[in-house]
Amino acid sequence: MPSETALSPPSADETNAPGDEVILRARGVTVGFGSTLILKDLDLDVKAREILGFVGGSGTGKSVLMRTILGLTPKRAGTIEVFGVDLDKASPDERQAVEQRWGVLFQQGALFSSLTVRQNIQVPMREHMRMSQRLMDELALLKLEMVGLPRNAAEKFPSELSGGMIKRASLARSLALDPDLVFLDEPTSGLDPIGAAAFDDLVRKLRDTLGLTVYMVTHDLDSLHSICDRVAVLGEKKVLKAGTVAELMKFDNAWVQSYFNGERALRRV
Ligand SMILES: Nc1ncnc2c1ncn2[C@@H]1O[C@H](COP(=O)(O)OP(=O)(O)OP(=O)(O)O)[C@@H](O)[C@H]1O
Repeated sequence: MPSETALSPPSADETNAPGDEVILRARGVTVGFGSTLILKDLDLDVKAREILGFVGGSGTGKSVLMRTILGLTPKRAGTIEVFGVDLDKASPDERQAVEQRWGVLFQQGALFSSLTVRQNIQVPMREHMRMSQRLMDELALLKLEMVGLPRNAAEKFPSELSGGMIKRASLARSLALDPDLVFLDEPTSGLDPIGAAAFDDLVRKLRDTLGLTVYMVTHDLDSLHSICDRVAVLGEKKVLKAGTVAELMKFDNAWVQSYFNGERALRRV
């Protein structure tokens, strides 16, 4: 199990507590493929420094929404504002400035298999910054330390890492440009419960220490209960409800009820 020396002990810094400022605002977002609509008139707010869990049945469009926000999937209608910038109206420079302030951990990690961990972490640095190799090497080691990976992981290839280490290396890459907002697509899937809990702990520490805002697509009930400030539920092509887990547990919707109060949820207790 990798150590997490750099960020401990966790400090719940008041200044990094979730605020009310909305840093991602989606309104009326509609996305479809051919004749099939996946998202219709979807609204969502993500608040500064919160850990927002994003849940929904399989195939409801969680990844599609994340890809749409990132500009990788086109939408048919609606607006998406990030850091106050309407991404459809942004100039290329404005868009680039927004992209430098977010980091992404895709499902399965999506590291380049032909690059070492160090080189993977440096991909966003090369894309967006002009830095000397020496500085990039120092920064890559710093990011590794932040996610609790040993220095010797830097020269390893993804195929030489465990599942948990791949997630951490991917997280390190998503932190390469010191983002304010990170998107995590099912970060704990495939990890055993102890590895998943350690990863959750790390995400919370990063939020507390760096003041990150975290948008996390997840199926992991433990993550929702242990680290998410709010949870948004996707269903019927839109966000059905966003609120605390306690609020959702009282929300009168069949899927939400079976998810939060069903047999699997009760097994947690
Ligand atoms: N490029 C695409 N072309 C056509 N259909 C697509 C495309 N991308 C996604 N879809 C469809 O959109 C729907 C939503 O997919 P998405 O991957 O967002 O689901 P999800 O909620 O993330 O599911 P899971 O929890 O299983 O990962 C699915 O029916 C999928 O087949």
